[in-house]
Amino acid sequence: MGLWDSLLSWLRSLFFKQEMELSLVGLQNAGKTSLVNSIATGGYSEDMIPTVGFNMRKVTKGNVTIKLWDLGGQRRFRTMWERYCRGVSAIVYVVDASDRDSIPISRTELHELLTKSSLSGIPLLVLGNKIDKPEALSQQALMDQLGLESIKEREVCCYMISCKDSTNIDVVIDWLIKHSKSAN
Ligand SMILES: Nc1nc2c(ncn2[C@@H]2O[C@H](COP(=O)(O)OP(=O)(O)OP(=O)(O)O)[C@@H](O)[C@H]2O)c(=O)[nH]1
Ligand SMILES: [Mg+2]
Repeated sequence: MGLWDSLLSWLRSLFFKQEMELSLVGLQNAGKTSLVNSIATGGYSEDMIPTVGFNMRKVTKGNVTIKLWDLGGQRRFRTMWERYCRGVSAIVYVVDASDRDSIPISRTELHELLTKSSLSGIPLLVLGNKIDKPEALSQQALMDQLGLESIKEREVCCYMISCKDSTNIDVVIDWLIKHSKSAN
C-alpha cells in the first residue's frame, strides 16, 4: 500500500512537474531580497545587505520549481534589469509602499522597463511591500501613483504585502504558481 502510494506520487510528480523563472525588480530597499527569503523560508531580517548585481535562488513549492533572479535596485544596476527579465514567466516589481518620496522614481523606472520590446506581453505582478508600517499607502493610492491602469498590453496584478509579518506571501506564491509556464 505504502509502496503503491509512493509510486503514484512519483508518477504524478513526473507528469505535473512545472518550472518557472521570474525576475524581481524595483528600487533599492524595496524588499526584493526579503521577499525571496520570505518565499523560500518564511524568514525575515532587519539587517540586509544591498544586492550587488544579482542573486539567483531556486525555490520549490509543491510541484513547481521557481528560479528567482533577485536583482540589485541601486541606480547602477537598473540597466541590467531588462536583460534578466527577458523570457521570464513573470516580472515581479517590488515597491516600498511606506516610502512615499520614492514612488515617482519607482513609477518612472517601471514604465521605462515596460517600454522594452523584448519584454512585451510578460505578466507583471506589482507588490506594495512594508504594509506593516502605518505610513504605507493603500493599494488604490499605490496603483494610482504608479500609473498601473495605463498598462494595457499585458496582464497586471497588484498586491499589498509585508515580508516582515508574512502578510499575503501565500497569495503571492499562488499567483506565481498559476503563472508558471506549463500551467494553463
Ligand atoms: N518594516 C518592514 N521592513 C521591511 C520589509 N521588507 C523588507 N524590509 C526591510 O527593508 C530593508 C531592505 O530590504 P532588502 O530586501 O534588502 O531590499 P532590496 O529590494 O533587496 O534592496 P537592494 O538589494 O538594494 O535592491 C531591510 O532593512 C529589510 O529588513 C517589510 O515588509 N516591512
Ligand atoms: Mg536585494
